[in-house]
Amino acid sequence: MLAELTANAVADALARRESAPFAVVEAAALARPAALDALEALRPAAHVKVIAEIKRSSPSRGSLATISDPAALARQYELGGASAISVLTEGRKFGGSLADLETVRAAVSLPVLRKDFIATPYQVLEARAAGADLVLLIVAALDDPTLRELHDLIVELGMTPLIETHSADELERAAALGARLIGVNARDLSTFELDRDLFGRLAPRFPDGAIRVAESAVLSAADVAHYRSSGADVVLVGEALVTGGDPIANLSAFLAV
Ligand SMILES: O=P(O)(O)OC[C@@H](O)[C@@H](O)c1c[nH]c2ccccc12
Repeated sequence: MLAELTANAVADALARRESAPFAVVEAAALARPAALDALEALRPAAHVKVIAEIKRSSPSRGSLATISDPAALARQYELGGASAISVLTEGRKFGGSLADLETVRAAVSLPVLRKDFIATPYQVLEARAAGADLVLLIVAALDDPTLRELHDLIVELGMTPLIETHSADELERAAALGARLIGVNARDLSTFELDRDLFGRLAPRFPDGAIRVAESAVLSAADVAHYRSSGADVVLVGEALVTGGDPIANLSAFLAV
């Protein structure tokens, strides 16, 4: 499934390239004001930090929420105390778009993450052109030379890579990049199975100084507490915030952990 999601995302980017050629998107990327400092925003603190996600649907959970006004939701996340906002830009299975990212960028002053299946430099340029400050790279979807190339391009453009892992081996590959911001996704993107304890098992293996992000499967404040006590500096929350009623109240409960 991960290979298919990635192949589709690359095909969709190739189609966009017909009307927005590489050089045009590159120029737009370079014309953007400097990216926000996400490492500063997500720096480990006495309290857990939250990356709040704008997510309409997913292949594993189906349709979650309509979200007709992503800017309004992003503003609520900001008011509720999120430290960064993740915007799913994958269209086929997650119902997102680069337009969502651009809208959210204009609505808040928090760092914004492009959450997608990135496998080409063009997609990284698109992210910056739309105003992204962070870009997700999924280790399981990329070979080492591609991972290195995309990581370095993200850094060169002044953005922060969030390197997603799902095993000790992938964590080592992330460490070898010199990654400063590393996530562990509780969900296996090939089988969609959840392992809520994976983060806790991998946390001791993070490289020194890296910010530790626990991704997925936070449904309650108790789940946040579980990740926090296993060593998470940051939790990335989607479903619970888009389906759980008042996002501001939910965020406050998560941040009170
Ligand atoms: O909705 P959840 O279980 O809170 O998960 C959010 C986020 O971790 C999840 O959307 C995610 C993590 N890594 C990804 C990679 C691609 C797409 C989606 C994801």
